[in-house]
Amino acid sequence: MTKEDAKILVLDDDQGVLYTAKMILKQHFETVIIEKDPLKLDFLLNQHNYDVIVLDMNFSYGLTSGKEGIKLLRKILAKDPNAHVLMNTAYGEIDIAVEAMKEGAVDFLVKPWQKEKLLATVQSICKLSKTKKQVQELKTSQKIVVKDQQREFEDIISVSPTMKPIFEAINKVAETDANVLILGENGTGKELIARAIHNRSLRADENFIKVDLGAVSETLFESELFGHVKGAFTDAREDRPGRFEMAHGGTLFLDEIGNLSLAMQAKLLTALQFKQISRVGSNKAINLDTRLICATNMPLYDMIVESEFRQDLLYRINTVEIKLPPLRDRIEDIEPLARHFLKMYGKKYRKEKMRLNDTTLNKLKKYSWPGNVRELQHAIERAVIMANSPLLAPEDFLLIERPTQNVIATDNYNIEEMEKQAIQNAVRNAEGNLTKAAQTLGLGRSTLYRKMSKYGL
Ligand SMILES: Nc1ncnc2c1ncn2[C@@H]1O[C@H](COP(=O)(O)OP(=O)(O)OP(=O)(O)O)[C@@H](O)[C@H]1O
Repeated sequence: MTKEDAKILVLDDDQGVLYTAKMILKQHFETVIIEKDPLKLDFLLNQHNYDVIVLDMNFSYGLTSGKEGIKLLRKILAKDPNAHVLMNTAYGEIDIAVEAMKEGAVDFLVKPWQKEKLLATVQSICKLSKTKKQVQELKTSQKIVVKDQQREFEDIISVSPTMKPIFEAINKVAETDANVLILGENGTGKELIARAIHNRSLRADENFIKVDLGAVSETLFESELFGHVKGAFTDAREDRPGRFEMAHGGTLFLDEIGNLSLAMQAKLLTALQFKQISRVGSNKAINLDTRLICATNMPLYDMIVESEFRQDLLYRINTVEIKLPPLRDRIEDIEPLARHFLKMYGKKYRKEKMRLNDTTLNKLKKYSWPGNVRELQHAIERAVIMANSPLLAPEDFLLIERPTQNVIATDNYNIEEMEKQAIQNAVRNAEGNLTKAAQTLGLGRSTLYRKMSKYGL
């Protein structure tokens, strides 16, 4: 008979009760721990996350008030409000048992119990405990998925012939389960392409889960990707699925894969090789069924030569490789993209009549867009907000080519000139994202606007 993967704790001062309970329960459950001494409770709670705790009402000899049981129950629930406690009461203690239920116990048994009754009650509480855990995990996944779906915009705009092979590749690869690596500078649309592949795939009805590996620290990497069980480390207050599990049946998008340290690369490679993971703190293997799409703006092939990226990991992730050209190499896309963003932000800011004339479009086409489509998007958003007339003029666009040097001249002591240069540098470094630039400068967004218009930027 296969045993249920569950941990049961029985706390009772009657050695006979403990032995009988153990004998019955151990035939059905993987782990059954019995304890006579209530002082060991803290230690036991720190050791495991129990599915069911069977707790006696009275411990000191002769005491039948049930107060000790209630005190211990409170202690358990203070530590884990989701704990499932089954009270073990003697005949005649029903009132106390009812009080325990009010305090948060899930059920009670009256001693002496029948073997079948004990087993059936523990089994049904165990089932309840597991269902609740699953619901909790689903809620966590759902929160992340919903956050992921709340995006402004999903269409891919392009008329450039350089993008044609990319659309062909998307269509060919979408229906397969092949791992895809998307290369390209920041803001070229790598995530958009990853979503397009997922949406056209057989997994479209399942989750698309994104992980920004550039933002995941070395210490959190495993728990973020593989999940953890309660108690695996200090902050692990409950069982949590990792992103791999959340993407089960769907697609996992690992952004900024070039930012992974060699140690993290090794852990990821092991998971991909064995198509299995286990949550931190558990050695139970979980099979993976996820389609993997990775992206980076880093030169992975150069990094292999420099021993900064593992070749074997590259071969696992790049079954199909898609290279997105920078916006400056597809000038034909600038106009349709600009019009698209104009429509989008015109609607958002209730300025639907906004237009672009040829002189303005020419300025946009001549600029090199180091921040690519994202920079164009922010430039249009800013222009829509700031423009005084519905016809956007070239002056409505703050486009500063990247200078050869990026430092404030040290021989310039004019405070206003220094401020102007600091603003220019911050806006450039933030690739036109004014919220980010304002944060870097330590200014509010509206103060930044005021200063920019003062300096004619
Ligand atoms: N061809 C396109 N059509 C419409 N919008 C686009 C296009 N390409 C990119 N965008 C928009 O530009 C922004 C940046 O795109 P995305 O986040 O996909 O780029 P990325 O290459 O993943 O950036 P990063 O490397 O910084 O993560 C997004 O708002 C996206 O919707």
